Amino acid sequence: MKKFDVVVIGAGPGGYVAAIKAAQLGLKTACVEKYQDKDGKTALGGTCLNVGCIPSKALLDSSWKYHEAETAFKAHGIEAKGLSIDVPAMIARKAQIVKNLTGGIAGLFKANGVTLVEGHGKLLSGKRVEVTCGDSSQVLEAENVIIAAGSAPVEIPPAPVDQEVIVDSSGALEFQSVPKKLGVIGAGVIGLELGSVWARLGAEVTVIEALDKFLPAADEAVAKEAQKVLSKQGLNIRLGARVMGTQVKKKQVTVSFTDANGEQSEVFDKLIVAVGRRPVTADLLAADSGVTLDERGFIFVDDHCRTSVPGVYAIGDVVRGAMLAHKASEEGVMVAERIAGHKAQMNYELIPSVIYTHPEIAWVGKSEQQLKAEGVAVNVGSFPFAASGRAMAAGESAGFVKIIADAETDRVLGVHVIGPSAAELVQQGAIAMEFGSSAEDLGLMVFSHPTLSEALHEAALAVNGGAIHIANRKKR
Ligand SMILES: NC(=O)c1ccc[n+]([C@@H]2O[C@H](COP(=O)([O-])OP(=O)(O)OC[C@H]3O[C@@H](n4cnc5c(N)ncnc54)[C@H](O)[C@@H]3O)[C@@H](O)[C@H]2O)c1
Repeated sequence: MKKFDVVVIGAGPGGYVAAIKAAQLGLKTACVEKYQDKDGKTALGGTCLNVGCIPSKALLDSSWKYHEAETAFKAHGIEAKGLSIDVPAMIARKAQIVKNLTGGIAGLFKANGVTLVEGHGKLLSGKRVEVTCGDSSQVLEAENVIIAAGSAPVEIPPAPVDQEVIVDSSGALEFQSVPKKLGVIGAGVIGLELGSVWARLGAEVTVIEALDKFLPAADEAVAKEAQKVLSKQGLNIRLGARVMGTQVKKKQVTVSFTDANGEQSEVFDKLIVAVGRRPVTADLLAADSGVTLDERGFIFVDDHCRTSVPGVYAIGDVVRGAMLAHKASEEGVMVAERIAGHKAQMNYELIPSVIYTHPEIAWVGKSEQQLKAEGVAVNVGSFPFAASGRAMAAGESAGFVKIIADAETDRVLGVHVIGPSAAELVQQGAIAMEFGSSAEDLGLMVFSHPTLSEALHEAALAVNGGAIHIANRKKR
């Protein structure tokens, strides 16, 4: 039996990062992965690299370039005649990026001395991991096991995925032509990102969302602006809509749903089901493994990602918390460090959220509504990109930066951005918050001119009524 200090199950952004970190800390480490690409080769990187974050961003960027050429170049005095879209070329470019990155992880494993074990990993009792690959199987013995098995799309009975007409998030990255009419079930992160890709390429997109409220996790001001901007871009967002059933006929699908207007039905060429993800725990834990699940089917862990079995940890989408690659990676680092005897911790309060629509939507910390509900008195400063010279020059003046600070201490409690490069701007807020910055601290810093970041500076100044380039609502 092969023996390791650490065996990681899963090579997604949680697992591969944990494995690399553990190896760097001098631990003899193996990482088990079963995912195979279309050529039948083991591909590392999990959902994020193969069918999630990276391929979707490749298509978001390609579709944005087309959209800009079609709609925005003219304003810059550039004429683009005879524009056309080659969807298979876009998809092939995306596939190449995925291949480069997944291959890159295999290289990092080699460089760091991580042993890759190909096959399906299952936790047995006594910190042993059974790995099955085709007809053969072997058992690895480990001092520590890190489970990073990830998540899979939730399926709903009224819309069974066939990956032809009704697809999940993976299938939606493989269309070979632009659907004329595209339906999306779920106005969450995936629904909005993938809906945006195909809308920009010319699809007529309808998003069917069960909740009455748009983006309930976002700050209300941001959600309101997002709904306005995305609707203006052509996304037909139907809130409070319940999907009753679907019927596939001749490569089209009729979706019946009920909303405030009663029963409705619409015909689409493709339908994306994006109603959330669930932890992957099937055939992962032997009956006597000792690891328990919580009431929602996630592996039960504490704040240090320890399961109910000493020496067995679980991280990422398979445990509680946001299903985000960066959360999984940081949990992986924390666990590897704790195994190596360090006192690592993770700050779950400061995990940034990003939705890669255009404009991007991003936030870190709490929303104004959350803070109000908690009874925290706050001061709020906002700065619109319409007043930013750099945003105007780029033709990207939709949206704003909103900073929320504790009214008593001035400490920054939330940074919310909808606008150009929101994901990057929010990271500045996250850094400030991690260091316990006040709005005044941010206001005292020198920001380069002209940059989009100045909007963050001005929003921080606005918290205490000191913005320069907009009229301040409050007196000092
Ligand atoms: N940019 C990113 O960080 C990113 C990108 C993609 C996915 N993800 C993560 O992946 C996970 C899955 O994403 P997602 O968009 O599928 O989930 P989500 O939870 O973000 O959104 C799902 C939406 O579907 C709605 N819904 C559920 N059942 C429905 C039904 N029967 N009919 C109509 N609407 C219904 C929900 O109310 C919700 O608004 C999320 O946790 C997300 O954070 C993150």
